[in-house]
Amino acid sequence: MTAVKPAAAYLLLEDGTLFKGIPFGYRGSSTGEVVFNTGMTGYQEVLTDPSYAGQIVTMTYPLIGNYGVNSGDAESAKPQVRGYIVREACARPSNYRSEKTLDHYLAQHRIPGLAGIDTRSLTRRIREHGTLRGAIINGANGVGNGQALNGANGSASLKGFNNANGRYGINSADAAPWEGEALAALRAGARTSLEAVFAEMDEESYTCWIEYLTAVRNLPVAGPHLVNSVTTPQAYVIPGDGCRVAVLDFGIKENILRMLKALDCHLMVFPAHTPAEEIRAANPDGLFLSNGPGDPKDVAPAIETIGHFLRPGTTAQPLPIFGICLGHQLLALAAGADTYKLKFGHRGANHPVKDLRTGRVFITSQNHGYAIDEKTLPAGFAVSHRNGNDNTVEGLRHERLPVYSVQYHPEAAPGPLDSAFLFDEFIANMRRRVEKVSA
Ligand SMILES: NC(=O)CC[C@H](N)C(=O)O
Repeated sequence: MTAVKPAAAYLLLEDGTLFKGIPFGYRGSSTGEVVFNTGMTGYQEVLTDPSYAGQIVTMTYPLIGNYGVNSGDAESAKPQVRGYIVREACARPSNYRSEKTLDHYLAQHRIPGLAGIDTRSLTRRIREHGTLRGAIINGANGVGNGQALNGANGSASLKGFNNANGRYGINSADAAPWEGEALAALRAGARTSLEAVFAEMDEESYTCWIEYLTAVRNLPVAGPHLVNSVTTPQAYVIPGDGCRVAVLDFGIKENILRMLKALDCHLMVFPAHTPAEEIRAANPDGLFLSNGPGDPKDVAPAIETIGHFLRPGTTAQPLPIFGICLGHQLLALAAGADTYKLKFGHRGANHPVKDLRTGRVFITSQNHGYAIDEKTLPAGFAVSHRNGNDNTVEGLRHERLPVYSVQYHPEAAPGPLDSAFLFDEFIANMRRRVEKVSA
């Protein structure tokens, strides 16, 4: 009897680092910006948060999947990540709510998973070098089946992936010509620089890996396609008896809608690129700006729309505005401020944030890679919150208008609900406006 060789999958980073691990979920290949999340739980909410579109997420907590996957904890209709990396993917979940394993769930939604790699080492690399582009490359069948390593929009093209069909080492279930000494070193250390592997391989394999690396390095990690891929294609209404909220959907998490709904709001949800006139025609009492993926500067039409509601004199009574995460960044851009990319971002469920008015510190849920450059904030706007770890801007407030936003996630999911009262303040602002308008 011949021994069955366990399938292998790889994570290749743009700096040439290669990790070898065990595939789970969908046995395919994909590319994305590799980011880490430090949450101990909440993997299902992380996977389904549309803000992660275009990204391969690695979890620093070593055991993921232990309470399974259920239909109640999703933050959108499907997992949104491009790939998922864990130290150990639990194969036998134990929880009364569990309906399936993480492996099954990711396979069902064609999201490649990679387990068995040293996620601490990967996270340290991201912290040292900043966020890195990467590819999950599936050894067993990802390449051989003609699956491209392309991004969602086919941006990084790679001919080797499509036509190799078993010719190159990692396409085949059999050992590659170079998968001898070089990979023995990889197996032992679980991680190596690609250069060490290059030294051992034949011409064809070398060419193939150079192609992978080139594709990874050329991968665009932002662009308007990200928000376009997760915003609602059409406006819709979630009826309620309370305040009429125009929600600009850049990839909204379900829990924001659930929380506004629980406060009786009548929710009018609009696609990301809805012009101001259309929103105004719906006669809202307030404007909510959602979270979402990518670089806020790529959502130009929304910046224009939000700016319209910020300019004085455009409405009898200024419209209360509340923004979360991407919504917070878009509000700042609309006000004339600038944003920049953080080295490796904030993603997790225990980020300390200080409210500068009270000095009180809240533990917050976060998921962002960009931040507001406070030097560029125009007159009228003040920084309301700061991150306890790196002092970056975590909240903005207008000095006169009922307009505020936070970089973190008061809706949690996953994470603590310490800041849920920010929704109540939005409701109070809208009620005050309704009274003034009807007076
Ligand atoms: N959660 C979000 O809305 C993220 C906002 C933005 N995409 C960022 O990474 O900074």
